[in-house]
Amino acid sequence: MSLPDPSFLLARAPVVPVVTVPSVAAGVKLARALVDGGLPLIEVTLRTAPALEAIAAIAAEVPDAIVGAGTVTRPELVEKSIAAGARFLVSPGCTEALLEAFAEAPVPVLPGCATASEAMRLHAMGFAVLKLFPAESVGGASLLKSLAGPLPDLRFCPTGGIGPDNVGTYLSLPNVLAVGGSWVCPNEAVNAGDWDRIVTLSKAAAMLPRPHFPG
Ligand SMILES: O=C(O)C(=O)C[C@H](O)[C@H](O)COP(=O)(O)O
Repeated sequence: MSLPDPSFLLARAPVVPVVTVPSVAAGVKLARALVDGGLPLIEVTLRTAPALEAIAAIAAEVPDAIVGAGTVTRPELVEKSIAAGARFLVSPGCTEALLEAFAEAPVPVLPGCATASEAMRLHAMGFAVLKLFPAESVGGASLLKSLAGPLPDLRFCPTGGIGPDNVGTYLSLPNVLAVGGSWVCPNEAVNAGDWDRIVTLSKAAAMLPRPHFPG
């Protein structure tokens, strides 16, 4: 049986904002700003206490958002995230137990990898769209170019160290569907409630071209 395909989700926007929510209320306002700016996919990292509740609130109150869970590092978080309303799951890396849970998940998953071996193993399990993390630290666009030859069927959502200065290079690569990043929702803007700034940053990100995007 094939696994749910994340490509359809990633088709919706070139950038997946990686957000860390200080509160449920801020998470909802942040989601509204990102959607208003044209970025409907939102990865809420499970790094803060209100994250799961924020996912539920965004799912209920921001109908145009497609909210997912990030920092899914343990198998029990798969079920909890989906129960909260997450429509996709993202991990920075993988363990055996996490992969077993991902393989059963009814929503698209972007499992994290950092090397050719990890990518090959994930592909053998049926995952064809992977998060490359931490993208800039493990070789960035140069690594992705090198992987395209021997691993032509894999597609990536690189994340980690991507910002306005290098995002264009990533999005120009044929094996990159979209990128993840926190630069569109800086902590200082979230903490200051500067939603206008987040709308502005999102608009710029939403307009980035993806020259090789399929269809
Ligand atoms: O929390 C996770 O699951 C992660 O994998 C980490 C995030 O993807 C990065 O923190 C985003 O990277 P920056 O855009 O450089 O801030």
